[in-house]
Amino acid sequence: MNISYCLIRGDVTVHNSPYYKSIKFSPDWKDLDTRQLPRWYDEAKLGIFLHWGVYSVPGFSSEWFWNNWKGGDKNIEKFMTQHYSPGFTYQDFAPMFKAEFFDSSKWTELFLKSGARYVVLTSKHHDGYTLFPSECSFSWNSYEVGPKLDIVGQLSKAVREVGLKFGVYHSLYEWYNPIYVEDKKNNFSTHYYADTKLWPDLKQLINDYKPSVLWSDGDWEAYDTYWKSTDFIAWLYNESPVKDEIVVNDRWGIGIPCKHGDFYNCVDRYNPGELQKHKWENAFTIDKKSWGFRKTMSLNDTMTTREILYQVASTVSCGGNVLINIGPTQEGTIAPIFEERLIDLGNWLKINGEAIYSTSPWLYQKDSLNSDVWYTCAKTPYNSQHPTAKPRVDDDISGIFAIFLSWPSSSLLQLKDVVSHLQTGIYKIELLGNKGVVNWKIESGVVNIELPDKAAVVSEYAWVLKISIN
Ligand SMILES: C[C@@H]1O[C@@H](Oc2ccc([N+](=O)[O-])cc2)[C@@H](O)[C@H](O)[C@@H]1O
Repeated sequence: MNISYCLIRGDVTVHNSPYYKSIKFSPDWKDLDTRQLPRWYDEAKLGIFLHWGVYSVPGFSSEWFWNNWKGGDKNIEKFMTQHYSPGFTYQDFAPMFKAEFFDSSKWTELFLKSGARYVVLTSKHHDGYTLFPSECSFSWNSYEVGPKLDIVGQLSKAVREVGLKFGVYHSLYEWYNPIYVEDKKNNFSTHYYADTKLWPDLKQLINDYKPSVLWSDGDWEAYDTYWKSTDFIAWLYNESPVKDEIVVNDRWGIGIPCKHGDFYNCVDRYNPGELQKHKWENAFTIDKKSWGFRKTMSLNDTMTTREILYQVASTVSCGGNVLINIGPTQEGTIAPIFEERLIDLGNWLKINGEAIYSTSPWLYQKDSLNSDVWYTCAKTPYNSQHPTAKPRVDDDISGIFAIFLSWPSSSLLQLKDVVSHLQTGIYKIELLGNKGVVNWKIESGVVNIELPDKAAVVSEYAWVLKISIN
């Protein structure tokens, strides 16, 4: 019997379809867009984003420190004249980036506790400094200057050892790379930088570290034709050692974001609040003012656990993944406030993860009566013989989840959108983490759900009702 509706969109299907093996993608968006999203990514739902590099040393302003400084930011100028000798350059911060307490297994222990399923590290930000021994970044990489470590190498290994997926952030442009600046001066009619720096770096990253995510950024000054994005992605999908596994985002040149890529980031903190046709990801940073570590960060600048859970619930409900950013310190430690937020999230997921991991958007996203309630549903087993392009709206599902972010007064929760899917005697409703079922009845088109006493409930910040067949 069809108990309800669970949307499974064509673009959120697995990769091992019988058609897949024979496909060679041609280097144009039309063809690249036909690729099916590797299943692991949709199922994972949550990732951790790490912004770490030379900018973590001043730990001031943001990861845009260098550019803001050169752009005449008065606060940075004052900071530099007060605390550093005249002539001190941004490059001079690099030897101070020692990462002396960096312990990849400590980090991965925390990532595991957070409940995230993938980790994305800045392999190179806009300053061009790489966290791996780039063959094209002489004396401007973490192996030669600063930590003297192949950080991408160490972290990728540690992350995989604990069973998580590893991905890299990579900035296409470099603010002050003379070869890039030259191409830019030529209105991008020359490709010196793209040919001699960008492509070799990207190939090295993919071949040596085999990342599962390539999170591209810094695309906005030039068209994809300058970056040769489609050639690169075709190589990734057709020939690279991660061709079945890799997912890429949408920052591949002017006009590309929100249009092409395995998943869309669109703008930072993108959270449209309604179901999207294409897989997307909501990337946000716990320190609301910076992606990189800021020494002046105060508690007020950080997202609360409840705010983070709001992002998780609303995003997953609308078909997105969540990528939560933290900036490690120059010493290689992770600030206890980030640690606490991530552990809170993980503890919440231990109880309520069933409503998040491997779920699908349901027929409704936000309840039309109670806007603090977001729905997800448990997926039907995926049929690899039938990768559908359109939503299937008649699948049997094993559960609908209603995630609510505020506890109702008098412990009576009212929902509207599940009414037509509930039949007395057939359905039960449980509050995840609490034994037994809760009582409910339908009155004038609304379900009234009697929650237990809040003091007796294990979860904090947000709660999940699971609706399933008795
Ligand atoms: C994750 C972030 O990505 C970029 O910032 C952006 C990029 C694109 C948009 N956008 O499209 O709105 C906004 C901020 C970077 O400049 C920033 O430092 C950080 O790494």
